[in-house]
Amino acid sequence: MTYETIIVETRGKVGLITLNRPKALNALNTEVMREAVEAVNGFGADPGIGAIVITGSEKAFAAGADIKQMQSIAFVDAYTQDFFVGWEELTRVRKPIIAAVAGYALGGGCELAMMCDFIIAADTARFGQPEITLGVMPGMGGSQRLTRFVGKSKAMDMCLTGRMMDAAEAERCGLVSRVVPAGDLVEEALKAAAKIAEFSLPSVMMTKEAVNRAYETTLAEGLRFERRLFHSLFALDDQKEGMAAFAEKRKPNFTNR
Ligand SMILES: CC(C)=CC(=O)SCCNC(=O)CCNC(=O)[C@H](O)C(C)(C)COP(=O)(O)OP(=O)(O)OC[C@H]1O[C@@H](n2cnc3c(N)ncnc32)[C@H](O)[C@@H]1OP(=O)(O)O
Repeated sequence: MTYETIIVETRGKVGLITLNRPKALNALNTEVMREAVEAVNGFGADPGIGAIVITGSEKAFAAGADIKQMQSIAFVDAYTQDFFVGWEELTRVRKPIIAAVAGYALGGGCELAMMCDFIIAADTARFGQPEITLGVMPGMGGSQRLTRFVGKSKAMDMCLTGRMMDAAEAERCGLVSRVVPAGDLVEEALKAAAKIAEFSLPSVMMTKEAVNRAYETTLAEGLRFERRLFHSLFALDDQKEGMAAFAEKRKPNFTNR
């Protein structure tokens, strides 16, 4: 498969997608959306892949939705075509996706990173929701996901002032899981993804599903949901193998069954 706006590679059991519109700071146009969704779905369906990393360039993960493409869109088209809805497909992929963010992650770029399961940031990363400066507002999930990540006060601050936060602030407020030196970013993200990909795929997928459920339901329902998934893992060979390997002091050989 050849792509115009992204580079798609595999590294062992990890699928790596690199946004590749350097001249436009990886601005997210409809082509990037179509290709990224196709690539992520491809990795989602590939039994040889256990986790996915999405990254950008040193200067920009993505500087937002493509303003030049968006500027002439009419309300009726935005509304009837449900502009941006296509990105939601990413969140339906059941394997873990890590965003590896260096440089700018603004507007749709920040929102794309937040659609992933967690964010590893370079010390150069800068996050922001500057849509307000363009006379609009977040439209790819920023007002909802950022609020869940960082709480109301900081989300209001970011969305209403359009200011950027650096990597240290993003780590402090829980937007990113860790910050690494810029030169190590992709290797660190690939290492994390490779670790996940070594585990039993069904237990990885159920873990992702359970954590995500915490955002959508009550604590009591979420706890019940977690326990049922946990019980179901005892039906797998991998549970027997994982626990036997611990008792026998050896590495487990998971078969994803
Ligand atoms: C509306 C919704 C729902 C979502 C959105 O995401 S709106 C977009 C939000 N993002 C922004 O507002 C950021 C826009 N970009 C910038 O403010 C700056 O580019 C910067 C601060 C990120 C970097 O500034 P710098 O001076 O280093 O670089 P530029 O010369 O400004 O940019 C280089 C090159 O990239 C083009 N570019 C940058 N961002 C976008 C974008 N979001 N859409 C389209 N094109 C973008 C920029 O125009 C320039 O290209 P040209 O040299 O051809 O003009």
